[in-house]
Amino acid sequence: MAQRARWVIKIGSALLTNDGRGLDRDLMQVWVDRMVALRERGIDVMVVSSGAVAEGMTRLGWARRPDSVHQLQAAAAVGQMGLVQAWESCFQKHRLHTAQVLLTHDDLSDRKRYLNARSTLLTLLGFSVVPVVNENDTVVTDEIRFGDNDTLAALVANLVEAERLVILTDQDGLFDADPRQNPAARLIPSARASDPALAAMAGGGGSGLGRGGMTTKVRAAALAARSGTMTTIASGRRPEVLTELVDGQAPGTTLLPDTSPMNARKQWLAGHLRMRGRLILDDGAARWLREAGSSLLPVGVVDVFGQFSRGEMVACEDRHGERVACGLVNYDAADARRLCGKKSHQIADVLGFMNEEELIHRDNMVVL
Ligand SMILES: Nc1ncnc2c1ncn2[C@@H]1O[C@H](COP(=O)(O)OP(=O)(O)O)[C@@H](O)[C@H]1O
Ligand SMILES: N[C@@H](CCC(=O)OP(=O)(O)O)C(=O)O
Repeated sequence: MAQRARWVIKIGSALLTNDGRGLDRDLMQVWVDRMVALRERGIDVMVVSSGAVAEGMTRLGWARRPDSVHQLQAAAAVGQMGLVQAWESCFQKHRLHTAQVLLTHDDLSDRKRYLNARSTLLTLLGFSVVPVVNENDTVVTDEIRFGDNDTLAALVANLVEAERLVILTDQDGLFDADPRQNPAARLIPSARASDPALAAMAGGGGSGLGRGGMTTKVRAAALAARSGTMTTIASGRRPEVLTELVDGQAPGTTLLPDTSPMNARKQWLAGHLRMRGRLILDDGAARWLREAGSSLLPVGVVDVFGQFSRGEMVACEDRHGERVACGLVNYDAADARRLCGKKSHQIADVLGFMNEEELIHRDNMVVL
């Protein structure tokens, strides 16, 4: 079966909450209808939804965004309820479920939690569920002050190697100056995400409800480019924006990566030189890895050396000590030892739990 493409779609606060007047459910339904159409065309979608603070303020009857971090966190906790209810009921019209995923930047910088988040998101997509991601505002402080869902969306795009990150906002895209300040500003149709000139154009803050402005969007595009993801910044008020994108048109601003998603991943893995352990493969597994680039299953492993944790880099060697591949391992050294030679369906019986059926997934592996 052909692998489905993945798009991460980030929607900002001002857009989602009708400039702070409450969730714009009609517009949300328009996006959801278009997202469902993308799914039918072979693209899995993940939503990164801001708006918890803005919606919480509306529910609590606050006219002005508070400065106190704890009040912001309280507003976010109240507003998050409205956000997920609204997304769920829009997708329900298409008989699709959503899942609330609250992440912090720390979750994605810790290798083990990174793999856990990745597995959960991919498992949800496998069940045709649409993840709705937001920052876990209750436990973070800096992010809520600076508002950084653009960065979070880029990290999610890295996590699942998304083909595309779509940042929907209240402007038509990135202009060469802030169009709120300068009506003569011109739209930038496309650029390299790595172009240093973009930061200067993006200067200035956000709309007042959203926090990041264009600066965090441009930074997010550069971050997303690390996994080969292309970013589009476009207006969410353009009802057909997602359809136009999938049809190959280019509304808004397209920020291009320098490399493809798969190459980017392999480069990233190849840069991790510190091997924490070695897995010795039987002849069949060594051949499958070399010839087909397959995932490594426990049944093909005859011995395990070294001390490593889940998510660390290990080398795969054949029986003659020749290195075949390296990759991020799904089980720690003690568990990997217990799994040697076992079939994947036996993993839960042997360990009492199962993370993944592979010891190393092919997406997390470089064949040498
Ligand atoms: N060069 C620029 N091009 C477009 N918008 C800009 C630019 N510089 C600053 N902005 C401002 O960024 C705002 C969008 O950012 P923000 O309010 O954080 O949106 P969101 O809530 O969608 O993340 C726009 O309303 C605009 O005023
Ligand atoms: N987690 C916060 C995100 C704030 C934020 O980044 O806003 P935005 O700049 O509109 O994407 C919220 O839901 O309110």
